[in-house]
Amino acid sequence: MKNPAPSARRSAVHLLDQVLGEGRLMSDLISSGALDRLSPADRARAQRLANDTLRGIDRADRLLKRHLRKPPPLPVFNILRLGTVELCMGGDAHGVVNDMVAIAGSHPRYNNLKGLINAVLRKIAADGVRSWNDLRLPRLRSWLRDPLVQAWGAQPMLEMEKAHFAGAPLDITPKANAALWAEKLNATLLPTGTLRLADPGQVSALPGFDTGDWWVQDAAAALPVKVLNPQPGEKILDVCAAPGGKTLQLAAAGADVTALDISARRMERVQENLTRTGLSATCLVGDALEHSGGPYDAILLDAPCSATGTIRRHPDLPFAKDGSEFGELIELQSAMIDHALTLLKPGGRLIFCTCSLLPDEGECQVDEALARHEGLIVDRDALNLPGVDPAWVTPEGGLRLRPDYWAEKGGMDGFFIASLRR
Ligand SMILES: C[S@@+](CC[C@H](N)C(=O)[O-])C[C@H]1O[C@@H](n2cnc3c(N)ncnc32)[C@H](O)[C@@H]1O
Repeated sequence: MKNPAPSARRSAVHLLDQVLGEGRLMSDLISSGALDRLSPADRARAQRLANDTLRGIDRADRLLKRHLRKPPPLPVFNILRLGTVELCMGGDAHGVVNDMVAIAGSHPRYNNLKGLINAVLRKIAADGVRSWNDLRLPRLRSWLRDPLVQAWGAQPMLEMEKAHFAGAPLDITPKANAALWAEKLNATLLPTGTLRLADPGQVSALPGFDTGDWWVQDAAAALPVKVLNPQPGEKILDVCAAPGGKTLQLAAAGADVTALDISARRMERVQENLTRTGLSATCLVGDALEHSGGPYDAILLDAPCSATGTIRRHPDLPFAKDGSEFGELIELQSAMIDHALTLLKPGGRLIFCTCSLLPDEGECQVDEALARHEGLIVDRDALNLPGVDPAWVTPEGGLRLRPDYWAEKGGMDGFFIASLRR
């Protein structure tokens, strides 16, 4: 059979099949070309549909259960889930149901289930939509929820789940002139200097993208470089640099930046971003544990981690992962801290950060590094920044950020940041 033409909905279902069926991460699927046959606008729509479905899957499954005697095969279930979420978020019933039936109809193994899809989605359109908002707030899977409840408590967990379900606005770091770009983009200027757009549309079509006047970066992700406080001419190593949001901040401050990452493919993204923004850094591909350059005035270690702080933006993560690789990541983070400390000038500063909600990848790493390295200190003053709430500073002297912080402003990614000096 000839392959059916790609569409945003069809591609979104295909993304769901691979995330939920094969444990693939959406970012990996997209960077290996999953949406390349779509126009930029459809690419953005497919991604949005898949993300909305993953955020609402808990509710969709509860609604669908009322109309299904047993769970259908995964590709059919995903068609129903996407259709349900679209209907319940205000999608046009006629268009959604017809498209979902057509997607099943072109599936070689499941085209005999077109009637089921038609009947179930019509019932959802008729009476499911009203109950959507009364359904329980979607919860994280227990492999991740349990340790987070243990770390932060049951009520904060619910607040974080509320933030995950709400998704994330578009945050932008301007190269300079934040107030001017806030006006041009009709954005809110957040207290920490990030610009926030609630409903941006296609990012590459916004003013200032082509001219490289700003880059996309969550408000929390912009803080590690502010904590580092780069000075013009300082020799700074950005040790896990790709895709480069923090490299751009360091370079924009006039520092002499070396950006290093183990992935050649991801390092290409750093180079592309530098070119687009007209900034410069020395780009190296290599293992952070083997780097022997320096000594450096400062090092930014944005270590590989569970990325559990980014679930607002990446709702696929709890479905694609199961936590089994976290132990290895935690060991790698400690080894990276130890090696980075050998590359610093005396009195130099090491900013350790992870986009994780797990204390093992944040607070505990700092405690353990202090125990391993005599003379190492935590610089609390570095956290004294505009817009940073002193209540976010931890007993260890790090900065703990969570998705439920700034809830009224649209939240922020989960992060842990600490400034270490020796
Ligand atoms: C959290 S991401 C960095 C995000 C980046 N700092 C930014 O702001 O755009 C972690 C990065 O660490 C890189 N990485 C993983 N293991 C590494 C290693 N042993 N040496 C250097 N980089 C590594 C990954 O390729 C990934 O790009």
